[in-house]
Amino acid sequence: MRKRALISVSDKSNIVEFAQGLDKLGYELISTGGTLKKLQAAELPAIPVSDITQFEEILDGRVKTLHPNIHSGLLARRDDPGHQQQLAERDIHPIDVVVVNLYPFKQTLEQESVTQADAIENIDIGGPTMLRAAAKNFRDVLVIVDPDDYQPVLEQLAQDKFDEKDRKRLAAKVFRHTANYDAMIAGYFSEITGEKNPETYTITYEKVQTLRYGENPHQSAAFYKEPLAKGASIANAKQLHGKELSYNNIQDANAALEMALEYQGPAAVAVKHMNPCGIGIGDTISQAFQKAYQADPVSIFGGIIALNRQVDKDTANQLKEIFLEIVIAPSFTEEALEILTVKKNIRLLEIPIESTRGQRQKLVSVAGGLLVQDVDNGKVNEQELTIATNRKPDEQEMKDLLFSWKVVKHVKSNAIVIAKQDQTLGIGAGQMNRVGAAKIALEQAGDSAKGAVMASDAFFPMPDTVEEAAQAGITAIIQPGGSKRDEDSIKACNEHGIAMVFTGMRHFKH
Ligand SMILES: NC(=O)c1ncn([C@@H]2O[C@H](COP(=O)(O)O)[C@@H](O)[C@H]2O)c1NC=O
Repeated sequence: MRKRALISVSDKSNIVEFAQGLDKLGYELISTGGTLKKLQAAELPAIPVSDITQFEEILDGRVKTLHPNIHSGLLARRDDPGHQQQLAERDIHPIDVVVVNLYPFKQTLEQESVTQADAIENIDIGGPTMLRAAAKNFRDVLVIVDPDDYQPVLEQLAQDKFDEKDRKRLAAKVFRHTANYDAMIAGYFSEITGEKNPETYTITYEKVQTLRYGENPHQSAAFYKEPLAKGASIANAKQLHGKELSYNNIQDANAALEMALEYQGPAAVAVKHMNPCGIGIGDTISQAFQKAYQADPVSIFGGIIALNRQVDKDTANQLKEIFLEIVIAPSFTEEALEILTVKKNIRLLEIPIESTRGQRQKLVSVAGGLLVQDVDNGKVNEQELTIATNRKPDEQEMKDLLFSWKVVKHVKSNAIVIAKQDQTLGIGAGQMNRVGAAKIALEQAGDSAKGAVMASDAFFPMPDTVEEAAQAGITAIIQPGGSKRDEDSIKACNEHGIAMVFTGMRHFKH
């Protein structure tokens, strides 16, 4: 009996060459509508699937290969006499090779004005059914879903070199492929129905690159992206210059990007180890960067910079003076690129920072599990603040308080930020007690803490932080409020003439 190959592909690139190879190796070719036409046009002796099913394609292609004559040929075990006898009784031939790729569901969703009808019509049913059947029966059926495998598969077939491991590898690829396909469909439907935190969390990611290593050189790592990632996202970055991003670069760049997305006016963010080390806002991007730099000229060394405006010549000239790992911006002028690309090691990333953030949920893995939460999109405006003290913040203090609140949201808890006139002066990050974070931030700010404001990501459990702030000359504080002992902190502020406002919203970042 001649060996059979069933070919049914949506992406028809290189299929003729592959089919020619199979034909040369003696396979009988069976195919569906469009694929058949393409093979026959190349004068290949392919036969329609309907010759096997004795049933023509119906329902606009919704039913073509969904037939027992196909699926028995795919699922029958060659080493099972019962299976073989049942095939023989029904004159069904086994199928040895299956080449299928699926309707372009993802590409359909990527289209600007996709309708629901279009999306649904692009859910492939017959293709995954064949792929799964063939992959289940991998010992007897070779299954190919990726056009990149055509050439190597032909070479191996020609040399008769397929062992069980190779067959399993192709089957594993198929199950990953159909799982990825179904996860995208599940995501689409969950979005339509607006269901949150469903009973199973079926997500899928596609590889961007294998990374040289993870957080440390002995850890292997890779970067994956959401198949439909849109908007401001490190996964959508266009790298204009510099060597490949590392694992830590990607984490830091993501943190810097998230911070830069907070500001409407020109803003510059400098990040080290996922915490901001300096943030500045100004009338121009060059002025904003100057402030971010001056905020902490030591820590910025080797840092990641995110700018929410085009990098111009002035800013590029400042950037080039320091050793930086990455500069992220929505765009770079030609002059800026000329200045910065002289530096071999700097990585320049173009990301549409002016668009909306490319993430709605944050996922964190724990051993044996996954935590899922909404991204912290919490914002407060002046009207939503409660003034807790006798003294109200004046106009400049209020501006500084709102600025520092946007910063502290992105600092690892326990977090304290000291700021004045559109610039951070001291940042205390990731401390095990709040007053410790305050001491670090105030020490960094030094004398410039006089007349500055303080932001705290969570409430003060006791008045010790207020006492530290008062000693350093802080004149206004922003914090969520809500502690049982708020009164103690309010009293301390009143004694020192500090204005304190409550946001009613906490910004823990663990
Ligand atoms: N319904 C079926 O029986 C069926 N069988 C195969 N397909 C798909 O039809 C496509 C190929 O169609 P054509 O050869 O007509 O261009 C492939 O993507 C294949 O996965 C089907 N279509 C969708 O479900």
